[in-house]
Amino acid sequence: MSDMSGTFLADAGAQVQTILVIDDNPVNLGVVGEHLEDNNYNVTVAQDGMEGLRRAELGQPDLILLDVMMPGIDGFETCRRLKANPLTAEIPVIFMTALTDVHDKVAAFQAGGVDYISKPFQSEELLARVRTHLSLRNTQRNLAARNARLEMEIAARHSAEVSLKRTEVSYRRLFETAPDGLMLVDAQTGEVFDANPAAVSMFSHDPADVLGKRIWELAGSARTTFGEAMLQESVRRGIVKYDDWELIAAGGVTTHAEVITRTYETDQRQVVLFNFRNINDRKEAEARIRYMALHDALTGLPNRTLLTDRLGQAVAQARRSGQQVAVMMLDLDHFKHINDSLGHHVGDMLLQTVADRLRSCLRECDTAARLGGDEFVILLGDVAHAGDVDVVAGKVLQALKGAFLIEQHQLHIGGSIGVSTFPQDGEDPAKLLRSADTAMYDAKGNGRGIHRHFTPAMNEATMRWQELANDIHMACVNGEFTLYYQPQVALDGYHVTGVEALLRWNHPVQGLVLPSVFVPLLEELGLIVEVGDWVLEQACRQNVAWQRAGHPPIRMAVNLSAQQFYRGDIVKSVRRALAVSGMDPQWLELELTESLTLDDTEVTIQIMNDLKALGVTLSLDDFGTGWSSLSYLRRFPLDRIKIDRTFMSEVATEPNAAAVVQGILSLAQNLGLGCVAEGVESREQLDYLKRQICSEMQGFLFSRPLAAEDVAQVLTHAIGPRRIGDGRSDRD
Ligand SMILES: Nc1nc2c(ncn2[C@@H]2O[C@H](COP(=O)(O)O[C@H]3[C@@H](O)[C@H](n4cnc5c(=O)[nH]c(N)nc54)O[C@@H]3COP(=O)(O)O)[C@@H](O)[C@H]2O)c(=O)[nH]1
Repeated sequence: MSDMSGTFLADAGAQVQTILVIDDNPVNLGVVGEHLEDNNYNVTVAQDGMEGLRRAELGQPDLILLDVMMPGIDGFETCRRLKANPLTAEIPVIFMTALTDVHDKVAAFQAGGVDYISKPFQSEELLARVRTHLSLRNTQRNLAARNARLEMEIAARHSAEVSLKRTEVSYRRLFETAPDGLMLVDAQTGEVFDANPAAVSMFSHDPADVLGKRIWELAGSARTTFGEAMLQESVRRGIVKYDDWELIAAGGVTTHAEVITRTYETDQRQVVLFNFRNINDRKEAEARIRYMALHDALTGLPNRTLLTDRLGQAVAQARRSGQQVAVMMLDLDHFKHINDSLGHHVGDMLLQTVADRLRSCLRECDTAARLGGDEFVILLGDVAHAGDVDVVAGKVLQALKGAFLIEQHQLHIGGSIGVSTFPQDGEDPAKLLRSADTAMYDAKGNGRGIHRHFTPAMNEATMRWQELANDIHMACVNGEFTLYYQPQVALDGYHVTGVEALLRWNHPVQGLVLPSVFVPLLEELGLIVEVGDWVLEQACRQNVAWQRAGHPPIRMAVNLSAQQFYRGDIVKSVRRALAVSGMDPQWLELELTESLTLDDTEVTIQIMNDLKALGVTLSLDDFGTGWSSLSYLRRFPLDRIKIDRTFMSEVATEPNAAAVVQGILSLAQNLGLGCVAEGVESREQLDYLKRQICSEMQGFLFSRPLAAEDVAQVLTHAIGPRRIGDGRSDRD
């Protein structure tokens, strides 16, 4: 014992219990404390009630031995206060009393004591009572702890049940509202015993049509059949995925579904969960992508890929049936002009309308495809007679002849068609397309607006064309171009009023090549603007040279191609040619072909006005061959028209041609336009013209196109019909 108010340090074993002894008598404290410590109890002491209360609250002893008679608050009051304090209420209190009055003992119990020991102590009695109450206290504690545990367990179980119920509700809600169709099927019987609304809607409006049915009975309304064997397969493999089931609900609504089946065990049975995922959007996107991959976006026609595929199939079929397949390659004439002058928007609309017209010419089994630009292909699958192809080609060309009305523009195009036939012109799609392409170029080179069947000889022409294409690049570099000049003569007196500059190519091997061969090539290769600028400059320089040599000034007519007009900056080119040559603009005449001016637009008129503002004159070439000549004459700021030589060739023999020429001449006169008759070759034609009101003519009767140095001779003297072939002409 360290001091009277301290702690008796007893055996510090793990199970040692603590007893608080409250007594004002130090002797009692010492005796009781020593006795208890000897019996392995921890002992704390307090010498009055108040101190005892503090120690009890702080130390939480297992038992309190409390003297009754103490100064300050007595034992009864101390006990009452201990019981009133929740922190100390459960600590058993044994009174130590010398009192023998039974009332005091009753008072002790009433105050909350559990027992009493009479003084003087019998040590065995003290220990027996202490042990008994400690054991009771332990039992009480254990019971309390067990009760608390039980209560906690009950509470935990209750909350688990609640949360299980909540989870079930949540799962049900998830099941009901899942966007995927979910269906529970008995693995043994195939019976559908549960299905969410999404699953039901894939088969029917009414759940009764689904629940209780066998899964394969439902599958009867799906295009994909699901049988008993498949159910067993799903059970055997656990998880099975089906990529695309086509389900048809009542009312015919089709759902494409990706289906996953999962098999699992429940308490009562083996269940197959069917998960139907609606993949309609994905299927639509796939279909759209497939369509886009196989069709031309602008016209909706099959593209090259689809055409090649269909052509391959048609060839395979024809090989079996012994029939023919025809491929028509169609290229639009003048499309580039329209695209350049009116813009891509109008060009696109024109191509769409062409596609519509092609569709209207063909049977269901035929294919019209667009390869790109203005290139179309028509595939005739089963051709019984060779003549059928000509009929279709004629129909297509006829359909393209009618005017196209696109955004207030009346447009005229035509087409050139090349035809190849399986098996004679090619055994496979690639060869057939190549042959048709070759034939199409032949059609273009032979006047356009026609169709040509492929012949092996065309390959040679194509090869020549290829060679020329290679050579013409060198021609630009090596300066192999030259100009010839064909005089234009006044009918009155036969003096030369002007010359038309005509381009020639001095090919190093082939000699002089005519423009009808290479100008389309220059246009095709995009070189015409560059070469045209050279022609303009050269023609102007030559005109100035003749004048400087003392010849009277004459008109210099220069041909312009559509590409020069629309793609290049023709106004700038003309201004430059005039500037570098020093030529007076009044002597320069620009010849526009009627096909060039078919784009009757503000753009065309503006360019013409800008050219006129430079001081040059404008003439309309090949007049009478176009589509709307009269409207051109009214709207365009022209100075002259040139009557196409096709009319002149027939004027002496064909009354109709003579009437047309007469009409054109009086029209020109009424509009105040000059007139040149082209292609005058015979005296009959000349005599006819003399009877008309035509002022000038041009043709082989007077002169072929001449080299520049030979023109000088005819400039000083009037030339007449007798001079045919005089001088060094382009045909020499
Ligand atoms: N863009 C450019 N085009 C040009 C240029 N140079 C010529 N051309 C065009 O090429 C086409 C063919 O021209 P060409 O072979 O020179 O033929 C011209 C004459 O030789 C021919 N002609 C003249 N008189 C007669 C005749 O009595 N009979 C007959 N059969 N042919 C004759 O006509 C051509 C001139 O015609 P045109 O131009 O319509 O006045 C031709 O379309 C040229 O335009 C060039 O530099 N740029």
